[in-house]
Amino acid sequence: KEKVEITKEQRTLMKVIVDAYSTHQIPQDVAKKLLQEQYSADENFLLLTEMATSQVQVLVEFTKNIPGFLSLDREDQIALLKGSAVEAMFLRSAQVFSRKMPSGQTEVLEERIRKSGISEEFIIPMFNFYKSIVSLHMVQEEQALLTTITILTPDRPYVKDQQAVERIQETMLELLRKLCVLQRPQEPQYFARLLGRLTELRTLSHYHAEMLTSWRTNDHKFTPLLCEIWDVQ
Ligand SMILES: COc1ccc(-c2nc3ccccc3n2[C@H](C(=O)NC2CCCCC2)C2CCCCC2)c(OC)c1
Repeated sequence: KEKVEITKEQRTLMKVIVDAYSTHQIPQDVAKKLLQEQYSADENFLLLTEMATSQVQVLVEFTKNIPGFLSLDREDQIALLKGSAVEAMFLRSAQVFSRKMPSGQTEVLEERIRKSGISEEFIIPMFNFYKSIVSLHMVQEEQALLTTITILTPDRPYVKDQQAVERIQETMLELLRKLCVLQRPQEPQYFARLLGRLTELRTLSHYHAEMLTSWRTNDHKFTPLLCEIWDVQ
């Protein structure tokens, strides 16, 4: 039986990442807003672009706290952020969706999202992903590390020094692996299941631009930051 233990430096690394992840949350909780009232497809599109814009800003702040990230080549830092922003946004949405809510509220939220203005064909893959995240019942350490591992994906477009990114990602993967073994001794495959979600996440993110352009609204307006980060307009 493998004797797994977290080293002192791994504990420090984890604290830095979890603190940064919980500090850099979305200011205005979108779930609360959506549960308050029903919005039109136009209002929902505006809400999405506002939430996504602030989430990108939050993502940049969070990434600056990942030990080693700021010592990467500057252009590679940008390439990693640009390459992971959509996946990080869907991961965050899934985590918002999987939050414990008073009974019945999750169904209301699900209904509001289904009727939000997003075109039918994307509802199934999106909720399949959300439900697969819900079923993992991740703790916040796992959520923070999974987002960190997503950001530190070496094979994003335009990354020059992939080895440097791989080295930091491997540190995070090893920490997450140990956490999973300690957290779920009865589920030896849990770590592999977590990483499997990142594959689903990448597939969902391929639909992203189409999900936006097919939104039932007359005016698909994006902020300058979103035009930078998303492949739209
Ligand atoms: C590109 O297409 C879509 C479709 C749906 C979503 C989505 N899934 C959600 C699950 C739980 C709660 C909110 C959710 N959202 C939108 C939103 O505001 N997402 C935020 C983005 C930044 C990080 C926090 C969540 C809602 C959907 C309902 C209409 C208003 C926007 C989405 O979030 C990427 C993207």
